[in-house]
Amino acid sequence: MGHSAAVWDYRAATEITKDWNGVDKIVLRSPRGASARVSLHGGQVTSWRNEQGEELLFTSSKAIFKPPKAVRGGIPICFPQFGNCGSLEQHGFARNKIWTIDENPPPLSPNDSHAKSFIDLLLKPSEEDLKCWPHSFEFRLRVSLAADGSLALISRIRNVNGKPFSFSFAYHTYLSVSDISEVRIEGLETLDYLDNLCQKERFTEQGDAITFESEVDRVYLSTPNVVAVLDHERKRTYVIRKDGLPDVVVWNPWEKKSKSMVDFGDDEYKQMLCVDGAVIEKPVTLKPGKAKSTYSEKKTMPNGCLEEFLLFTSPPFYLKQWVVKKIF
Ligand SMILES: O=P(O)(O)OC[C@H]1O[C@H](O)[C@H](O)[C@@H](O)[C@@H]1O
Repeated sequence: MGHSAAVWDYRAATEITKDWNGVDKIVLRSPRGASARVSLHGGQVTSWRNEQGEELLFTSSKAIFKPPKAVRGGIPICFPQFGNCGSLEQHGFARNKIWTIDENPPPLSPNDSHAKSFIDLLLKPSEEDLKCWPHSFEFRLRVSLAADGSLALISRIRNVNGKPFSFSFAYHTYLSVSDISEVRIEGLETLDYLDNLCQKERFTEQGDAITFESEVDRVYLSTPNVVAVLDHERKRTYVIRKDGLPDVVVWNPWEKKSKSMVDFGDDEYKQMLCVDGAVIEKPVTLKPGKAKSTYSEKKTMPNGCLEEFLLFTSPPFYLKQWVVKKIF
C-alpha cells in the first residue's frame, strides 16, 4: 500500500445524501474512483462501480423505488427468512425496513493497512416486527469498499437478552452480466442442491461449470468459500468469497418468470444473475449470551475489521461476503 492510501480519509470518502424518494443513501468511494451506494431502505447496496465507472450490479429498469417493497436489483438482505420456508413474508422483513446509520461505529482495525471507506447500518425490531417474529435481535451491517474496489458486506447479528432464535439468510446479489448465455459459475460442480423449481427436491450437480439455458432457482449446499462467476463476453470475473455462509443461491428467472414480475423487464433476465452467499438448509440458532460475556472472535479475516467486536453481551454471529471483480 502506498503512502497516499495510508492517509486516505475514509470519513471524507463516505457521503450521506438523500435519494430522490427521500430515503437516505450513503455513497462510499475508494481512492482510485470505485464507488458503492447503500440505501437505508433495506440496508440494500444499490450500486457498485469499478474505477472505470462501470456498474457491476444489476438493477431493473422497471424497479420500484418505493418503500416498503425492496428494489429489484443490487444486494437485498434476506433475513430472518430466506424465500417462503417459514411463516414470514417472502425473504423476511429486513429488506423492507428503514435501517439507521451507526454514527459511532467501531473503527476499522489498525492492522488493516488497506484504505477502506465503510458504513455501519443497524436494524432492530419494531413493535410490529416483534408481533410476527418475537425475537429481540440487533443486526449490524457493515458495507465497505477497499482500495482495490472490492466490496465487503459483514453482518453481525446478536440475540439481545431473548430466548434462542433461528434464522436463515442471504445476500441476494444481483450481478450485472453481458449475456446470461455467455456466463458460467465455477466452484459448485458435483455439489448437492435443493431445486426450488421441484419442491426443493435434492439433486447432485454434474462435474462441469454451471451454464444457463433455462430458469434456474437452486440452493447449493456445503459450498466452498470461493465461487467465481465468469463473464466471457465482458472478460470479467466476479470472485465471491464468503465466511459463515455455507449455501449459495443461484437464480435466473428466464423468459416466462420475467414476464410475470411487474418490477422486471421482459428481457432483463439476459443481463443479470443472482449468486448469493446464504445460510438456508441449516438455519442458524443464536442463544442469548450471558451479561457482559467476554466472548471474542478468534478468527482474523484477511481484511481485518474484526478486532473491535470483542466484548458483547451475547456471542455475535458473523455472515460475510466479499465480491471482487477481476479482468482475465
Ligand atoms: O421476487 P423476490 O421476492 O425478490 O424473490 C426473487 C427470487 O429470490 C430467490 O432467488 C428465490 O430463490 C427465488 O425463488 C425468487 O424468485
